[in-house]
Amino acid sequence: MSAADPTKLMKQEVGKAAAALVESGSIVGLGTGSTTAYAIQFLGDRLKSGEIKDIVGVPTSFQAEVLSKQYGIPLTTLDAIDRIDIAIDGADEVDPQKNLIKGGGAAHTREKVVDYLANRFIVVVDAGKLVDRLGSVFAVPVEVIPMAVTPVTRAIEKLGGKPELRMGVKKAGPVITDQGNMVIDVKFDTISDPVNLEKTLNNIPGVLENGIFVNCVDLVLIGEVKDDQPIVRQL
Ligand SMILES: O=C(CO)[C@H](O)[C@H](O)COP(=O)(O)O
Repeated sequence: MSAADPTKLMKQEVGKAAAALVESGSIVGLGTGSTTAYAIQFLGDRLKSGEIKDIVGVPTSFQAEVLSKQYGIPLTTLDAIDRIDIAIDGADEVDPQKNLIKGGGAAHTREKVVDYLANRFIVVVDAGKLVDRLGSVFAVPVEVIPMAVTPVTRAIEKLGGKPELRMGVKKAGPVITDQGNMVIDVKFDTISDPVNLEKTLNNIPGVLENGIFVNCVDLVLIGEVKDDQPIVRQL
C-alpha cells in the first residue's frame, strides 16, 4: 500500500461497501462521523452517475445534513415518511453480539432514533473498534439537559460510573449537542449487562439518551488491512 493513511483507507472501503448496499427508491438513514462521511460521499457519487435513483436521506446530525447537501443527496424528515429502508452509521465500539457504543460525535440521540427505525441497520467501522466487551476502551456518552447536569452526575457516580462532562475543542466550555444539551462521558470498569445499563442510564431524570445500542444491528462492515491492502469483512 502507498504512504496513504491505513485507517483512512479502511474507512473509505467500508463506506464504499455500505453505499453499494443502497437500492434505488430507498429512504436512507445517514449517520454521523468520519466513516459514515465516506458512505455519504459514495452514495452521492452513485446518485450522480445514475447508478441509482430516487433515494432520499434522513440525516442524524447537522454534520450529516451538510455532507448530504454537499454530495447532492435529497433530504427528508421523519414527519414526511413512514419507513426507513436502510441506515448506515459508524460506532465507537462493537462487541461480538453486534452491540455498540456510539456518540463519539455527540449525535447518538438522533442516531438512535433513525438507526432503530431502519428496516436494515448497517454499521461501518475500522477493525480498531472491535472489543470483546463494551466499555473496554470507550466511555458511554450520556446526553443530559443542561439544568440536570449536576444531579445526573451524582446519580451516575452512585451507579459506579466515572462521569466527565465533555468539553469543546476550539470552543470554551462544554460540548453542546444539536439539540442544545450537554454530554457526560461515563467510564465503567466493566459493562457486563449492556441491555440493563442502557435502560438504567435512561431512567435517570434529566437524561435524554445514552450511547449504548443493543439488539438493533443487522450487519457490521469492518475495514481491515490485509497484505497491505484494505479489505472489508462482515460480522
Ligand atoms: O456515534 C457517532 C457520532 O455520534 C459516530 O458514528 C462514531 O463516533 C464513529 O465515528 P467515526 O466513524 O468518526 O470513528
